[in-house]
Amino acid sequence: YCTVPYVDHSAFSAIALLEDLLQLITLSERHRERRKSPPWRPWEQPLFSCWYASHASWHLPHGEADLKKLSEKYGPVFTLHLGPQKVVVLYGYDVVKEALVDQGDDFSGRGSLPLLKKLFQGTGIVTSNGETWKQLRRFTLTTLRDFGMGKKGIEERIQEEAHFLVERLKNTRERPLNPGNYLIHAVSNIICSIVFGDRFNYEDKKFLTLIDWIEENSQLQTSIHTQAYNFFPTLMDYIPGPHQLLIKNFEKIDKFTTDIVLEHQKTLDPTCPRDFIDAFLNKMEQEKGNVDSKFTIETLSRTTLDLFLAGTGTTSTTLRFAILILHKYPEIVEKMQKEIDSVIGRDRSPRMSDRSQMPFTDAVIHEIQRYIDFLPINVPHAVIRDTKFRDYFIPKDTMIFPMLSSVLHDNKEFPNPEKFDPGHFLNANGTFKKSDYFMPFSTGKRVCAGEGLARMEIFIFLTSILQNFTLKPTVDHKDIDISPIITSLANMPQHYEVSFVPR
Ligand code: HEM
Repeated sequence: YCTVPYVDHSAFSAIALLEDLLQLITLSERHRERRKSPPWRPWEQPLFSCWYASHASWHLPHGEADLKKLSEKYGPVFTLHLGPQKVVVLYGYDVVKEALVDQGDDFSGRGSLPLLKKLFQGTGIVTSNGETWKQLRRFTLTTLRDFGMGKKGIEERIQEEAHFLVERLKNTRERPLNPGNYLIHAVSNIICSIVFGDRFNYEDKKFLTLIDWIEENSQLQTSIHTQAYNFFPTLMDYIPGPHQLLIKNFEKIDKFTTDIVLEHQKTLDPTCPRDFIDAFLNKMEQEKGNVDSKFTIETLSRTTLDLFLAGTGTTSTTLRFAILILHKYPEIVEKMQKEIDSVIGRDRSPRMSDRSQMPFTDAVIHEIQRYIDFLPINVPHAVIRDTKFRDYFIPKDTMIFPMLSSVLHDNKEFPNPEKFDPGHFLNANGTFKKSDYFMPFSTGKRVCAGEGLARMEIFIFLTSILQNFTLKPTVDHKDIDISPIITSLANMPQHYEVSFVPR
């Protein structure tokens, strides 16, 4: 085993490896069978394809491992086996709300998929549990709010970045391009300003390399190797492949943020905190004598990394999807532009207070987030104690998938849910229709800590783009495929190119 790169010897366990091998044999058998059925596509063997589903331990026949079908058969609460681990799936608005809101405390734990565990190590805000999570979450929410209302408000920072983005798109001179990197650079700079104290220039080599790693990782997460990691972590640690590159890239991103933390430590002026990192360093100092304090350099580095990653990939992918969807529907873009022209005009930057007067644009943005269903299984949760839920007993630490997908695609709340239709969020008289089922940021105690920021970014970036450009496709509108590419955790947009034609 020593010859295989990236081997972590301490993680080696003969039993775990044997288990992995047995699982692999089962998986390959199942894949062989699936290949016989015609509509098989490589990315359609996500997480679920090799799961044994059980409700009172029943094993399901092959080909039925589709969660919607399983919920129809077994009801809204059922158990799956993810490798040796049991997962309770919550399917539908009622059970998701009951668990995350009504029994919010019981379900507030973070479940850990092997890949998430390997990468995030459970020490930052996203993957931690217990007292560490409570302290980090409280501090993060307060500090994000403080910096949002600081001397340069977040809204103003986003407007400024949107201006840079528009200038950059103008310079493309209508050349067809994949806007992915442009959007990541702009979005990432917002969270960089909050966490690191400054934005990066779009030509900055260090920044470009960093974004390349993030971008490469978002591609690598679609690979079957990466998905297999969640089933056979021990085995996959020994096998070369794209997942190893993903792990290596992640370590480089981690080093990048840790170096910035160390630099801040050297240059800190406690009387004048520049950003999130400085505020955290001050908090560490305040809590020095407190043995229960969870504010350490390690939790700081990891929380910084979490905010940077959570704040970059999610929002930029949503915007990339938005441009993909909008350039398929020119009539929708036209209607949005009419609203933009009448409420904002062409000469000033969009701001959040415009949104309430722009019901159609607001509905389109909601529909984009509903339709793309970015994190279909949510980020896994766990129960923090033995829990009674409806008629079921769920033992402490059981992993929970509160399926956001089942809420966002509920066919009573959103008739014809697989269709992109802004009418899902419009009343008959054209006013905006609110829905409790709009849950792309989840709900309850672990609801996305960056929801407000993300919504502000999506609105301002998107309206700024449409205020300045019309989107010209490179293929016929009807050939533009807006269906998501499914990966283990996130739905990703298809590759596309588009021209930004100045208005
Ligand atoms: C469109 C953009 C975004 C979407 C769809 C999204 C969605 C989510 C979801 C579904 C969760 C898991 C909630 C749960 O466990 O129940 C989450 C957690 C989180 N998000 Fe976001 N997010 C977005 C943008 C952001 C941004 C911009 C930030 C930056 C501050 C951010 C920071 C976080 C953090 C720190 C958590 C972990 C919260 C915790 O575990 O307590 N997110 N997000």
